Amino acid sequence: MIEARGLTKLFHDKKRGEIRAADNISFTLAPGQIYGLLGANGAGKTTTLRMLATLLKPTSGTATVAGFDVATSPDKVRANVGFLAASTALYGRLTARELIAYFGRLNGLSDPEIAVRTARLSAELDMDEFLDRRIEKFSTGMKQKTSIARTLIHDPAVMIFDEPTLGLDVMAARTIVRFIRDCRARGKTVIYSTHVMSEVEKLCDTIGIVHGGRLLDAGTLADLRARHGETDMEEIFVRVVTSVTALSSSATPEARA
Ligand SMILES: Nc1ncnc2c1ncn2[C@@H]1O[C@H](COP(=O)(O)OP(=O)(O)OP(=O)(O)O)[C@@H](O)[C@H]1O
Repeated sequence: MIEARGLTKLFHDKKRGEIRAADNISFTLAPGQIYGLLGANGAGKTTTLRMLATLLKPTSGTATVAGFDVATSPDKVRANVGFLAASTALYGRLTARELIAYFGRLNGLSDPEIAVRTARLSAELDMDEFLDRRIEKFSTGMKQKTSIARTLIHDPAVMIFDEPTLGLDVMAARTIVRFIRDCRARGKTVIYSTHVMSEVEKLCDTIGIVHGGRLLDAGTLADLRARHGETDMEEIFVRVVTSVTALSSSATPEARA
């Protein structure tokens, strides 16, 4: 359902020079599975997700999402994907229901379809209480739920979420985690980024540890625990990341070049 092969993205920055934001990322994700990209700030998570969602063109490498190539069939990919960006602008003057309906129409849904889907998403995301209120007065959690609902109004097979619980309180984060779990139960393919260790432990079928644009290690929680002889995800993460950092800083300049 998602297959990434050698996905690479280089940026050219005046001050920093060439930046390898994503470096040869490969993985396969089946339907009904949740993949968590775990990484610190600047690790390359957003860049990878944006390439999968067709918002960025890979410098090299390929990916297919829902059976379509991101480079040659971006429209088909977009029709089958819901992408939740880390910060989504919402129109404050609309109510949540109006905003969701607006995106439903953009996706070619009829008004009855929009009504059915909105009712379902609202129930699943605990939005009933504020569905008909204006977004401008919403809390961060209410805004995030609205963003998720508008992202998924067309019921896509693949969901790509960039830090969906960032900045949310425990209750709102729990609702979203439960929602993502329900999506998996309905056979959706979910890939999402986070730096919250406990969340990947609870939620993900596969965890990918990203650092410096590279996918350093990936596997089930059980795989990672066995491989690193450690049960705590935070410890595993730190070990994986520091072993690479130590390697690169101990290498001679020639070896690094
Ligand atoms: N448009 C761009 N131009 C130049 N550099 C960029 C651009 N977008 C991202 N980068 C750089 O690429 C690297 C990876 O960034 P990315 O946003 O993918 O990381 P991230 O893991 O999502 O981090 P965060 O958790 O902070 O969102 C960083 O060094 C970032 O500064």
